[in-house]
Amino acid sequence: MSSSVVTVVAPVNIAVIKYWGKRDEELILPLNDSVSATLDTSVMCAKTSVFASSNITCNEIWLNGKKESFSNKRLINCLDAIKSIAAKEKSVDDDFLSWNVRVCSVNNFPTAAGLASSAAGYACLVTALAKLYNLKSDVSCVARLGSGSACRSVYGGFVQWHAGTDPSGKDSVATQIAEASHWPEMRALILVVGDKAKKTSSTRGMNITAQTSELLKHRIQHCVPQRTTSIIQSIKERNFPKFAEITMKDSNQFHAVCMDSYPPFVYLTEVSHKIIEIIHKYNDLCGGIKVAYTFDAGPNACLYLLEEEVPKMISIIKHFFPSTTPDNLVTGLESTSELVSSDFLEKLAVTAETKKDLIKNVIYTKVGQGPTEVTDGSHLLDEHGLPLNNIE
Ligand SMILES: Nc1ncnc2c1ncn2[C@@H]1O[C@H](COP(=O)(O)OP(=O)(O)OP(=O)(O)O)[C@@H](O)[C@H]1O
Ligand SMILES: C[C@@](O)(CCOP(=O)(O)OP(=O)(O)O)CC(=O)O
Repeated sequence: MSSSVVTVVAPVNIAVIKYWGKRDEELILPLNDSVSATLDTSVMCAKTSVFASSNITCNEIWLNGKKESFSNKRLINCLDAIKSIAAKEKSVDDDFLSWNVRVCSVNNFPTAAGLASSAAGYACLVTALAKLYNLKSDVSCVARLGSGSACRSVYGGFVQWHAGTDPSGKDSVATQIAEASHWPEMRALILVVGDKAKKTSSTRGMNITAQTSELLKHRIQHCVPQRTTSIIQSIKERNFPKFAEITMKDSNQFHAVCMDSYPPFVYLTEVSHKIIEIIHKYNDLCGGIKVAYTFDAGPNACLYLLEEEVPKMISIIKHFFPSTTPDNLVTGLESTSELVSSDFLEKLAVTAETKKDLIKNVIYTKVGQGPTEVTDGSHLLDEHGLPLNNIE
């Protein structure tokens, strides 16, 4: 006896108020609220197929074309939590609950490189399993068990993850602030500076920070609560300068708490710092905030900006970070004309890099929907639950 294959695509999300530090490592409960925008799955996504059968002898997973061990505790916690909700809701019969599962997932962007692959990956897995087991409940708290930031990828648009206070984690859930269509001009440019796995994982980094940083205590008590309220208001009012200023300040403070940790660790590189310098000078020359940067646990920048600024920003990036293949630098955008005058570029007073390809790729995207089920039959597992397409 077998189920049919269920396939889901899920988005990444990039936080504007950062989650950094846990109050419970096992249940993945954060020390502070966080806020993010969910990005369009037509550009960056995880895709996951799941299948259950009485004929499978143990749970199996293939990730990005390779078989991986299912002994990963976070993976097991997610599957167990889904099964326990299914048992409570009586959404499937006991036989079905006793079957093992096969999972096959791919990300269409680098994994474990600070591009929120775990957020998209676990939101995708949990949504696919919730459909397989016919669940009705909110699953953001299950996605959270895979990776904290994954709970925000369960919703589209602008999302808040409430830290909650209950030790069980029942109030540590994500809710939508506004749908993607609420602010249709909002865009994101992801500047890929490095696509290699990072030295200090988010999980380890936030553990060191939570144990040692004095600045983190100040951040949690005196900065994040006010910033969260203000940024939610800026989203509701579509007030870009306010949204952008809070976003940049919060990114800077997150990287400051990494430096305030003992031992300290850094995610930003010289290229990241140069991007920061360019954005500040650009905003100054424009006479108002037009672009915001934010950096997660890696050197890659996510720029939030309104659609009208995109061609100018891309010209600027191409000017200061020369590429050996400038026509192929940007993914997701047809073409851009050089809209920035040489006079303007000179006034920015930034030295252009001579070394090429310091920015490897620019991903152009926008705010998008939450996870969706794939209905065109493009599954990653066949009808027996075996991986399709040359998977080892
Ligand atoms: N599609 C997926 N399905 C299931 N698990 C995934 C998937 N993609 C990534 N993961 C899990 O997430 C891990 C990577 O998480 P990690 O937090 O190190 O990187 P990241 O999410 O890319 O970066 P960051 O969270 O700092 O933005 C992988 O090793 C894997 O265990
Ligand atoms: C810097 C961040 O991207 C940290 C993300 O951390 P993770 O969600 O990857 O950490 P774990 O809960 O330990 O899996 C900020 C954010 O997304 O809010």
